[in-house]
Amino acid sequence: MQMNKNIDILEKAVVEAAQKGAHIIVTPEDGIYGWNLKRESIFPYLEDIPDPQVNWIPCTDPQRFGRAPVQERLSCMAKSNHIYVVANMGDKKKCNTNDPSCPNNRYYHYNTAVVFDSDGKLITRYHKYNLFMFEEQFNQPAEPDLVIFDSPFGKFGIFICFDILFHDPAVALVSKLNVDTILFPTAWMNVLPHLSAIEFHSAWAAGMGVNFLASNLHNTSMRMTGSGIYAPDKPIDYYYNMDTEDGKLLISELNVHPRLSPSYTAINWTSYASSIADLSPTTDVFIDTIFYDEYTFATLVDAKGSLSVCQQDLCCHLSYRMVEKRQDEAYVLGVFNGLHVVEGKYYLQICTLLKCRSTNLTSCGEPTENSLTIFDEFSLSGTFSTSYVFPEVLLSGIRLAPADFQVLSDGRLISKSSISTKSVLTVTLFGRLYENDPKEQSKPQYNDE
Ligand SMILES: NC(=O)CCCC[C@@H]1SC[C@@H]2NC(=O)N[C@@H]21
Repeated sequence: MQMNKNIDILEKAVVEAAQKGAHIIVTPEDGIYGWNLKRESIFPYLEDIPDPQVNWIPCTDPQRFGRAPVQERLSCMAKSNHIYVVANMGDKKKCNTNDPSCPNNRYYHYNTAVVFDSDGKLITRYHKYNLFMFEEQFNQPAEPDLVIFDSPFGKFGIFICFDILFHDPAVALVSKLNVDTILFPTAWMNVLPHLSAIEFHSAWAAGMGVNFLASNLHNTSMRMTGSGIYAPDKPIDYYYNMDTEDGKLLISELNVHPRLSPSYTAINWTSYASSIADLSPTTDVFIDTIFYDEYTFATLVDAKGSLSVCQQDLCCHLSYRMVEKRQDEAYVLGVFNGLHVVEGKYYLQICTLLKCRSTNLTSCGEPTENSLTIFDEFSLSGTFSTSYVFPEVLLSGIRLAPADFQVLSDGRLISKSSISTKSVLTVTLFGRLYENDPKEQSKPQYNDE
C-alpha cells in the first residue's frame, strides 16, 4: 500500500512525460520503498528481480517469478504509456550458509535500478555498488556491474547516486563502453560549495562528455533538491527549489550522440597551467577547511590580478577582473590535493575560486548561497595529474551558468562576456585522482537483522 502511494506519484509523471513525447523517464532513488528502513523492516518491500536475459514482461506474465507487484506495476506503466521507465527498487537474492558473506536472514539485499522498455519488458537491472552511509539495509555486490543497453535513441549506462564519486562503474561506463547518456536515480543531500546536486552532476556530464539524466528526490528538510537534464556542453534544464515542497517533471530533447556534436572537444587539463612561466605560489596564504578537507587559500585582494596556490604537485592559477572590489564580500582562490576521508574515502585534486560566507576569512569554505560581486572575467586552471576534472560554475542563488563559461582544450575554465551581468558564487575544477583511492573503502558490512 505504501509503495503504491509512491508509485501513484511517479505514474502521474510517467503519463505526462509520455503525453509530451518523451521516450524515457528516470525516477529518483528511494522513490518507491522510502526511507529510514533497517535490514529487517525493508525486507517486505524487496522483490526478486530476475536477470533481464529471461526476457520478461511482468505486465503480461506477473507470476512467472513469484510475487512481483512493483515490477508488474512499473512494467504496465511503461507498456501502456509506450515509454522507457527507469526506477529504483529493492532486490533480494537468496544465499546459503556455504557462502561466508551470506547475511543472517539468508538474503542479499540490493539497492537496484531497473529499466522497462516501451513494451514493458525488463531490460536492465543494476545493483548499486558504492553504498552511502545510512544504507545498512543493503549489501554491496561482490563486483561493480557495468550495465548498459542500446535503444533507438542511443546507448545508455546506469548507476545510482554515491556511485558518481568513484571510478567503477561510473567512469568505466563512459571510458570503456562509450555510452551516450547516463541514467542517474539519486537521493542527493546538497553540500556547498562543491557538492550541490545541480552543480556537481552537470559538471560530471561536462567532464565526461555525456548526457546525464539526474532524477533527485525533493525533500528540503534533508537538503534534497536538484534534478537536471545535462548535455556535455550545457545544462538543458534543471530544477532547484529550497522554498517549497513541490517536485517538478523536467522534459527536454537531447543529442542522441553528444560526443559527435561539433561543440565537443577533448581537453588536456594540465596544459595551460603547466605552461605558465611564472607560476610561483602567492606567499600570503592561509589554511582552512571545506567539507573536512584542509585547503590552502589566497585572498583576492584587488579588483583584478593573477594568483597561484599550490599543494604538493597541484598548483592552481587564477586571473580575474571584477567590476568592482566590494568591501562587504571576500573571495579566495583555494587548492586541495589529498584524500577526502569523511562519508567515504576518495582522492581529490581541486582548484576553486569561491566567495567566503563573510569578510571574516575563517568563514571561507563554509556554505553560502548568495553574492553580489560581479566578475568581468576569470580564468582558472591547474596542474592536474588526472584527466578526470569536472568544471563547476555556480551563480548566486544556486543557479547554473549554462552560457556564461567555457572550457578550453588547454584546460582553462574561462568566463564568457555574459558573466559580467551575474554574481558568481564558486568556480571550481573538481578533479578526481581515482588511482590514489584506497583499494578498500573500509565500509562496514551489516549482517544483522
Ligand atoms: N544516496 C546516496 O548515495 C548519497 C548521496 C550523496 C551525497 C553527496 S556525496 C558527499 C556529500 N555528502 C552529503 O551529505 N551529500 C553529498
